[in-house]
Amino acid sequence: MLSSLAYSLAKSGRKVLIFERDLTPPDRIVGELLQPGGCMRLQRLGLQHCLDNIDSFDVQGYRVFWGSQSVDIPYPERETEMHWFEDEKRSPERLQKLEETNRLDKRQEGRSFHHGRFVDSLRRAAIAQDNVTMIEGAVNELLTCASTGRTLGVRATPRPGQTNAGDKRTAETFDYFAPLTFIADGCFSKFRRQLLPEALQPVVRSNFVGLILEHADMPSPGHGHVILRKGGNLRADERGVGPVLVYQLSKDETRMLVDVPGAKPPSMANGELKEYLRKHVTPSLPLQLLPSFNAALESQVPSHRLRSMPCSYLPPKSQGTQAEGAIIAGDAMNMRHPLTGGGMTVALNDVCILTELLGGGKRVGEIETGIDGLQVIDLSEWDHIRKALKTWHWKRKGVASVINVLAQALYSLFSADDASLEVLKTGCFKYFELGGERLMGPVVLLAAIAPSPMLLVYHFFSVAFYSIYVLFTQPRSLTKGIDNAASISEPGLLQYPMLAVRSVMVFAVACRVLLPYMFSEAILVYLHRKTHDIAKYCTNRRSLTGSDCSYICSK
Ligand SMILES: Cc1cc2nc3c(=O)[nH]c(=O)nc-3n(C[C@H](O)[C@H](O)[C@H](O)COP(=O)(O)OP(=O)(O)OC[C@H]3O[C@@H](n4cnc5c(N)ncnc54)[C@H](O)[C@@H]3O)c2cc1C
Repeated sequence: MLSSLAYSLAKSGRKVLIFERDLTPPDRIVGELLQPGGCMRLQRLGLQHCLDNIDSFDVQGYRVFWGSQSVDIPYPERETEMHWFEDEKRSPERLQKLEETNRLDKRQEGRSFHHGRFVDSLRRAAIAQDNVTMIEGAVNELLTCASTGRTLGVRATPRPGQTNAGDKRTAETFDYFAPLTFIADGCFSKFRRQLLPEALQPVVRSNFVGLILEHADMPSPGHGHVILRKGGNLRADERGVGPVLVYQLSKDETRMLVDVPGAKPPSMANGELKEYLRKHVTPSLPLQLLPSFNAALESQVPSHRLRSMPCSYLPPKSQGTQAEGAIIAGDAMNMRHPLTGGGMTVALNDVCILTELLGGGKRVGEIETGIDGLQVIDLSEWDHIRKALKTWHWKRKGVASVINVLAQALYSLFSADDASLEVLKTGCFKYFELGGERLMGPVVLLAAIAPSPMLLVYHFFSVAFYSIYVLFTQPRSLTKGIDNAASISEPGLLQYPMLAVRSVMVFAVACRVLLPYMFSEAILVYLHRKTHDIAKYCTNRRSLTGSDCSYICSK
């Protein structure tokens, strides 16, 4: 996130100093698939060239596998983007450009790549700006004013030979001062507690274990594969695996991420993890993937070793009142389950909004910066920043909260560990099978093409009701998983009261899955505010033009 923010702030006229602990391209199992909504954000920032020459791979959608069945979920046509920029100024040039792109290429695309190559490309774009200085070194602490508590800058240890500027405190440590400090130090943030003392701790529900498959025979090339566990409930002593993601990183290499429920995965050192994967992943995998999966488990290539990362949820927190002089962003401030690959899209969306609100007045890509168009914000005036932060907090929700809630709710369904969730998982799969709007609605949310909290709520509860319908009409497919359905008889009349009780439980579980996240993301407050804003906008617009504004009202 930091490089894209440094780039856009610099383009808008700010002078930026950026610290990065290690400037070698990171070798991690995170951030390898950028949703179409993220690609659009990159384009808005003028950074789309960072996806070129990194051996990235076009992603045209998903295929969800469940037992012997699968359903394709293609990304929608490009026109959908027209309705996307809900909160933003839609300039005639942008609409014209979109129309031109539509004529050339009809379908939205995401991109997958080696995370390190993409990050390196973003860093190079940032460093190429005259007013960006990038220093390789670790930030050790924040410098604060003793009387006001305001953050004044950072104390950092540059790698030897990096700089000879600054106040020398010890042999290698320097103090750096700035009117405004951004902290985006990732999921294991060291400064989160200090800047957001009231924020909740991240909750880890599972870990993703990453493998690299070489020359994998992909069942649906150009698509992300989501593989759901076969069968119904597990025994209490059986841990099982959650969903498995598979997507190509380049022509030869394919990433597999296996979700292992629980706060800690089995030990890698004593070989438990390998055995665990062999036992639990093999039965769910499409046969085509088995040879490359087995080879990956035995791979001796150091960069292909098994690795794991926690999948955390951290709701966002409004800023501006607690700590002055600093802004915390990226995973350090807000995280969601990586199942839907939405983290970088949220980060890029944040960069767009922050650039617009805090920018130095020059246009960046397609973004006009400064609160009122080209008005420059004085970064040393905290009152201005506080207002901008409040706006950011609410404005980002349209995208961030939808992605966050969707990721958490889908994860609950796809990792179903009780009978009611299993019913919802089946219902969800069958809902996708219906196609049309039932497929396009969820995918525009997932791809962050048309994120809308109302659309999310609508499709989530549609899935819940459809699951109940399936429970009554096709109970075979729900009792023991789709592949064992034939062995179960249809319910007799006497079983209907039982099904009615189960359907109430299913609905209650659906509410339990969605509502806590809706509350922690304050989506209802957001919707209330938005309705208020739209009503105000409509009234103003009517009085100005006398025309109807059905497009905006219909949002
Ligand atoms: C398993 C997994 C898979 C994921 N897959 C996807 C995906 O496919 N698509 C997607 O969009 N998102 C994905 N995400 C989420 C995505 O990786 C994050 O949302 C994104 O990387 C957040 O960016 P960030 O800049 O906040 O943090 P990071 O990318 O973690 O960057 C933080 C940077 O800060 C530096 N740093 C930390 N501390 C210091 C310090 N003290 N001094 C100097 N530098 C420091 C680090 O070196 C690092 O470079 C995934 C997450 C996980 C856990």
